[in-house]
Amino acid sequence: MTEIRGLGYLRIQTQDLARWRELVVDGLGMAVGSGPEPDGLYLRVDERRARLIVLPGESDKALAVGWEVRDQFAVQRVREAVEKAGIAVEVLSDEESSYRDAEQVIAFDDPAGTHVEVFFGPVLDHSPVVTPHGGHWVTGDQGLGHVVLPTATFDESYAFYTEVLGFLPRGAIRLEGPGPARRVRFMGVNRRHHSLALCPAPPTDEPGMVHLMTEVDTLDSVGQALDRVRGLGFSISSTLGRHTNDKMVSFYVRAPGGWDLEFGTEGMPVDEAYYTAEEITADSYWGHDWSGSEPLAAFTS
Ligand SMILES: Cc1ccc(O)c(O)c1CC[C@@H]1C(=O)CC[C@]2(C)C(=O)CC[C@@H]12
Ligand SMILES: [Fe+2]
Repeated sequence: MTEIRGLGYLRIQTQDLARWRELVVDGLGMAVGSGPEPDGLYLRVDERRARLIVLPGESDKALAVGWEVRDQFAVQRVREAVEKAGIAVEVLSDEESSYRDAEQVIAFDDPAGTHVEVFFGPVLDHSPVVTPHGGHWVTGDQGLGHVVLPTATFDESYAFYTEVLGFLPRGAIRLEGPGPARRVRFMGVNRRHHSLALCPAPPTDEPGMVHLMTEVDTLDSVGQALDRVRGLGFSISSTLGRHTNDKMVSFYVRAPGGWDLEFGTEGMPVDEAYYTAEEITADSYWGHDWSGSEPLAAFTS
């Protein structure tokens, strides 16, 4: 069984912080939180001080995917497993951990070069979460949501997440195209159907992202956010639809930097006691029209 309890946080860098703010605050309706970088944008959706951290910089990139574990002993076990797999682990100082609003953080790169952080002891903010449009996020024991990461070294990445970090396979979908079958593979660590998916992609200089999904508690919140992001002039990568595996009703909106934010509701919790990994043959029961999507940066650079 895995030590990882859920997706804790995502920290990214952007050249266009103002537009990011419009997307996630004015559009999706996340609350503005606080954090150590005075120019940073810290987004709150629950009792954590920040779940999505957007920092200004000279390029657009994913700085770190933060995975949460139970306690300091679990951090230590993850460290040993990753080092045993031949990957160097950095144990962050107290100061560096505080910067990440956690008691202890370790950091390493996955086989595709994505910067991974594993932490315990997130710092809480007990003040009410006042979201600008009244949205309520589904987090708690399901974590922040899910990330889909591109990887040019698919088999190595999948083996790392499942066999070293202990993510549970939660099914797959075949991608169209000639040659040997290529699949997007989904993985879970809690009742959320997937906290992580890996997508085959060409190699890039910097680690990329395919999407971050966050979930709210009503369909009206999703529909209202869709209206707002369209009104703000953001490009809709995929129309509203319902996925066949996690049953989520969602849309995808293009963020500055060339990847998507998926925004959904009605995700179906998995009962691990009875679950078996399945291969879906359609991504959705209805909707999710990707035909208007601009190419992902991860597939073009
Ligand atoms: C198929 C599916 C189920 C649940 C999800 O949360 C979810 O994001 C997906 C889509 C996965 C995948 C993707 O993210 C990148 C674009 C992809 C490859 C497609 O064009 C179809 C499937 C998509
Ligand atoms: Fe997704």
